[in-house]
Amino acid sequence: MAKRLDIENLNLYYNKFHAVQDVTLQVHARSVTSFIGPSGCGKSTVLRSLNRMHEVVPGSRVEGKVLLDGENVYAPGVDPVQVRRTIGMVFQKANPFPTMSIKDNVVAGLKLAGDKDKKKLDEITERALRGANLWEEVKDRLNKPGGGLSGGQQQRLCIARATAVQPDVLLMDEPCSALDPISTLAIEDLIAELKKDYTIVIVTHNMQQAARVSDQTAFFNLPAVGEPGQLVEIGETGKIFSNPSQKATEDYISGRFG
Ligand SMILES: Nc1ncnc2c1ncn2[C@@H]1O[C@H](COP(=O)(O)OP(=O)(O)OP(=O)(O)O)[C@@H](O)[C@H]1O
Repeated sequence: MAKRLDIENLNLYYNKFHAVQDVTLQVHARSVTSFIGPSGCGKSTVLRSLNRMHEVVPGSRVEGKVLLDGENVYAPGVDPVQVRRTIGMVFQKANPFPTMSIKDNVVAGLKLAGDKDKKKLDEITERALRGANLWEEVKDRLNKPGGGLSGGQQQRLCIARATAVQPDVLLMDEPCSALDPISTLAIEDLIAELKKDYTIVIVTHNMQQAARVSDQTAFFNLPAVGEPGQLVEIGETGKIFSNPSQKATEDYISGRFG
């Protein structure tokens, strides 16, 4: 269940390109942390490094530590597949398996891990879909393809798929950017409910969204073109938006750049 993350001196590279420099921050258990900042400052790169997705890019490199309740996910011998199961991810564009049924989408991760118990899979399907506020809308068509749902429903299906394996942390990379305002609000409401059980980190371009959903906000910036992105400051969301410590944060949230 929900665990804390301690990110220590994280440096991230794509081949020789130093994308993110020396990030140290804490993500509290059962809370929502937003990453905000201008395009290219490394928000998604940091997010993907938290569950070892950064290293799937050929030539990429990670220095530093990501501690999940004190255990470094980059320690020798740690299985990245297990890390990704423990730290789940929801992407910008809903990506259900389009021809697979709604139910099979939800339990895809469990089936992949060899789970075959139909009763258990049915129970998990219902629990995950209820948890994603989707059950009532799909309970009569669980065997229909996931690709037949609306964009907002597909994103909630992806959240159900991510939670079905009971991760400790949920990473969300701009989960609402492809959605209409009503679907966006549905996801935001869902995030507020999910944080009772999960530790959530969300990348968002929408500052109102960061202000609405998150407990703490981290502002990243690029000191200059070609230089690595840096964490400028992290703090309680109300403070970051009303009284940030750094001028760059104030300039960004007041719309002076970015
Ligand atoms: N697969 C990749 N290969 C090489 N460079 C990459 C790759 N992905 C990202 N980058 C570079 O790393 C830097 C950080 O990118 P990243 O996508 O993390 O930024 P971001 O803050 O999430 O941006 P945005 O808000 O536009 O999504 C950018 O300079 C980007 O061009």
